[in-house]
Amino acid sequence: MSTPSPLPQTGVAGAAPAAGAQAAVVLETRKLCLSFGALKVTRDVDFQLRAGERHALIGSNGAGKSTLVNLLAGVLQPHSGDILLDGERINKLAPFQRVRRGLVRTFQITALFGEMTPLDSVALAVCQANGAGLSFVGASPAHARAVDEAAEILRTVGLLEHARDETRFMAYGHQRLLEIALALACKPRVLLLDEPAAGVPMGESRRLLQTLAELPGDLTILLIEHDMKLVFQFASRISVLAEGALLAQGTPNEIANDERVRQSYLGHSHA
Ligand SMILES: Nc1ncnc2c1ncn2[C@@H]1O[C@H](COP(=O)(O)OP(=O)(O)OP(=O)(O)O)[C@@H](O)[C@H]1O
Repeated sequence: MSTPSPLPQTGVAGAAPAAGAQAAVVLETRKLCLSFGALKVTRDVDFQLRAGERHALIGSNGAGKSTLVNLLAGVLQPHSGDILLDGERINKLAPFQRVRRGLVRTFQITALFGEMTPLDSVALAVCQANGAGLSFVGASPAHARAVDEAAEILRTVGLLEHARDETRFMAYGHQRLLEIALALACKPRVLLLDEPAAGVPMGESRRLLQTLAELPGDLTILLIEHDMKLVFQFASRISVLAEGALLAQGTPNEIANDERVRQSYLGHSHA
C-alpha cells in the first residue's frame, strides 16, 4: 500500500514506443465483476491489453488494481463477465494453465530461493518451463541449456554480474529484478506485474522500470504502479480504475488531460 503521487499537470508522452492503436488485443475482459461480500471490487470492467504495450494500471488505494490482476492471472474467479486471451475465453483456466499459454505474473518467491544463486533459481525455473522437471543434478545437456538460458535472462534484466550471489544478500531492487527474471523464465507473452518497484529506492526503481520498458517488443506488459513519474516514463497506454470500475483508458497524454482522472485521482492523493 502506498499513496499515489499526483498526476503530471500537463500532458506527458510515454517514453516507450506506442504500440499503436492497430496492434491486436491479446488480453481482454468483458463486463468483469467480482465482489467481496457487499463490496464490489471489480465493476463491469471492459479492459483491453494490446500486443507489445507497456500498459500501466493506476488508481487510488483500494481501487481494485491487484484484484483485477489476480482475476487476469486466475488467482481469483470472477462472479460474472469474461476474460479472453487471444480471443479465447479463459475464465475456467487455473493459473498454471494460463502460464502455459503465456500469461504470467511475477512471483513473490525470493524468500524461498534466498539461499540459492539467481543463476540456479532461474535455471530451475527454465527447466520447469521447458518440461525438464525439477531434476537439477548432474551435467545433463538439458541442465546446461537451462543454465545458458538463465544467464541470458539475467543479462536481459541486468543481473548477470550478480548471477552467482546468494539471493538473500542481494539488494532489494535486485531481488525484485530476480522476480522478473523468474517470470521471464516462463517465456511469457503477457507479463503481469503488481508494483514491481514497491519498496525500491527511487533511483533503482527508475532503472527497474526502464529495464522492463526495454524488454523485447513482442512481450506485452501490464504493470501496477503508484508513482506517476515512473508510470508516465514507462507506459505507452494507461488504464485508470476508480472504485472497481474502469474510469479511463488511453495514451499517457489522453490520461494526463482527462478531467475525470485528474479530479478523481488528484482528489484521493490530496486526501
Ligand atoms: N480477499 C479479500 N477479501 C475482502 N476484501 C478484499 C480482499 N482483497 C481485497 N479486498 C478489498 O478489495 C478492495 C480492492 O483491493 P485491491 O487490493 O484490489 O486494491 P488496489 O487498487 O490494488 O489497492 P492498493 O493500491 O492499496 O494495493 C479493497 O477495498 C480491499 O480491502
